[in-house]
Amino acid sequence: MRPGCSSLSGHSRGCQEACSTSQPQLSCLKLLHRPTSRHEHTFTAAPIRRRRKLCLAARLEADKATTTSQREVSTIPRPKYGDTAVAHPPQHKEQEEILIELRDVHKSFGSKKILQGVNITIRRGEAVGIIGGSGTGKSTTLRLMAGLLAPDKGEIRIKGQTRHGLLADDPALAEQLKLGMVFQNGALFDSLSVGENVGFMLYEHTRMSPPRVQVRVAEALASVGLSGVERLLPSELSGGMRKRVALARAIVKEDLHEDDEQVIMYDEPTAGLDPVASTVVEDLMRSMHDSPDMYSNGSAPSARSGITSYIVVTHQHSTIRRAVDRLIFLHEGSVVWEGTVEEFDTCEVPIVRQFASGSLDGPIRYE
Ligand SMILES: Nc1ncnc2c1ncn2[C@@H]1O[C@H](COP(=O)(O)OP(=O)(O)OP(=O)(O)O)[C@@H](O)[C@H]1O
Repeated sequence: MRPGCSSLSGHSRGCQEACSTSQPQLSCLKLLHRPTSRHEHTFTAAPIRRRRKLCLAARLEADKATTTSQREVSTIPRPKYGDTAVAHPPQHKEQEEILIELRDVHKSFGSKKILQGVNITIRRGEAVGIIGGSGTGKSTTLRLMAGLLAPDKGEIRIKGQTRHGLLADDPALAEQLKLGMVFQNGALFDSLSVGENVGFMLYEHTRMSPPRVQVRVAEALASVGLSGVERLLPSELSGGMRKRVALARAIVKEDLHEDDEQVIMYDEPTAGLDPVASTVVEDLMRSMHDSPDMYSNGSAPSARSGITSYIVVTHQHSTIRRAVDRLIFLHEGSVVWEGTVEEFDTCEVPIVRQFASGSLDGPIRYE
């Protein structure tokens, strides 16, 4: 965990950007969704909660010293699939259907221009895939959407309102649309148990009682088919199970209100998994989104996922087929193609054909 990124000290603007660009962590993104006042409340919670926080903080410090694994963050979204109108929204959809919009977004790292005028629209109910060659800025685009990075130029609009800077710079706007992210590698806090990993944000940044958090954690784990593993350490799980724990961490939350909406962003959620484990994760992504009641044990309505839309960066064809409806193709800093998965299979655009076939001949070049 980076200095200054501790939940006890809160997140500075610089911290968020640094965390998001190097070692994304569980605490970062979710914290962005909490108004400052709530953080302050957290720190005045009952002594038993403080003891638990201190215990977690100490263990995380030890974790920082002993692990180099990436941290993962959780958060976000809810709409319906299998509905053609939702899956392929017509051009004339009302403006209020737009949840996230990137307008002429530019982003450079030093002298390296990564994004040079990206325009993307994410609508309510969509499952969108971002594809493209390695290093074209897909993850960067995801982090810009999530508010973990700020654009150099251009505009990011959330439900029609411009977000200035990072997500944490605009807590009121952050409350309008919850954003969650699952980073690559399913990075978990190695020194914490599975239950503590999944419940981390609720323990650290809400006033929920520990027993209530445990209920939420159990529900989230049940929703990804991992009931009863709370006491295990991440090191005792397989890679696929760790990915599913990361998903559970992304979706665990406080009680939702009826009109709460969330958007979850997945960065390479099936990378490194065998085909069957990939299918499990892809179907989970889909079902958590499709189902108004997230938890498989059919618990109370307050436990529904609230996932409105999701965006997934992937190279995996299985993920494209099973978990995505619309694709966005990034190349050399901008969107060069958009279409449905069906169109992806049939269109003759050379760059799309090259990506689909894996051919060495075409516009995508590697030095
Ligand atoms: N924080 C950063 N500082 C400097 N360069 C960065 C940073 N983040 C990303 N980059 C660079 O920006 C470019 C795009 O990175 P990004 O991770 O967005 O690409 P990608 O399309 O997701 O790649 P891949 O498919 O290989 O994961 C890369 O050249 C990367 O080195």
